[in-house]
Amino acid sequence: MRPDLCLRNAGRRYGLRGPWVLRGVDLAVGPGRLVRVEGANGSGKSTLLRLLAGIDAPSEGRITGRPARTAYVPERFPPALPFTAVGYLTHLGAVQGLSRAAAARAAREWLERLGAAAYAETPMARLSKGSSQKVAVAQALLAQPGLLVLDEAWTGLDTTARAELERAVAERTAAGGSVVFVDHDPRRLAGLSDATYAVRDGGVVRQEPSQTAAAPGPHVVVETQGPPDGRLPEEVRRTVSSAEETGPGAHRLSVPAPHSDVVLRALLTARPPWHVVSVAPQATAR
Ligand SMILES: Nc1ncnc2c1ncn2[C@@H]1O[C@H](COP(=O)(O)OP(=O)(O)OP(=O)(O)O)[C@@H](O)[C@H]1O
Repeated sequence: MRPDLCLRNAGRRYGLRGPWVLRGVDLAVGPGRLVRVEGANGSGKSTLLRLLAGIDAPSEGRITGRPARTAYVPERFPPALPFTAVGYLTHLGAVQGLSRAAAARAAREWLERLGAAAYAETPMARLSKGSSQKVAVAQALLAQPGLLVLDEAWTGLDTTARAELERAVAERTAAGGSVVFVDHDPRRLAGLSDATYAVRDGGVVRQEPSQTAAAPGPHVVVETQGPPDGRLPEEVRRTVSSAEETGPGAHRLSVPAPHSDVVLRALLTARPPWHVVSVAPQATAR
């Protein structure tokens, strides 16, 4: 099992005598963890994310345990690059260690998943803001990173791509990757984060879990049957809003709709596999 990603007594200031934006920050993010970062405008959220992603280095302190494959979606993505979308993604996939063929395949797959396949051959400079944001997201997901850092990555995406990115986050954590994100919408991935940290006055403070609010939005109900004394797979327990045991090994799960395929896959690939009895939209409004 890989070690936690750790910031130790880390600080960052811009310029030799600039004010400290962050100082004395200790933070650990374990494998498979989903971490939310919040804070007021200008508090230093992006600075913290850039340190975690390795885009920027701390002015003091240390960072250890960063996975070899780390991906980052910045708040602002440089769109005016001399590549087509698929050419750019293939190039980046190769830089991230994929063979050219695998990179090209992954590039097309992610453009398809995000609803941008029609723009694959469009030069990056001609993409709309929303489409170039999809390319920014795709570049981060190409090589199945062990650490995914998302700075307002949902901004500018359409509904389909937003849901797809939520799904990709759930897939990453289910596969043991760590995800750290900032999003202005408090409902983003609500109920799914393992920890929330607030950036305030140059420090980073862990927030207490707030009233264990269930994730908002549409849910599906999954009836599943496992071995009589079976324990639901870890990814399933982490992802569902609620799980009720309805008989020996039988469970009724309430699952946020964007994460239903992750839950179904986890059930079906568990050893021994769980039987999925039924899947239906949850009737009551949440
Ligand atoms: N490259 C830089 N050079 C100089 N100062 C910077 C740089 N990047 C950030 N800062 C300053 O550091 C402080 C924190 O900025 P940062 O972008 O990390 O905050 P933030 O919480 O992400 O803000 P927002 O919510 O507005 O995106 C701000 O005062 C900002 O002006």
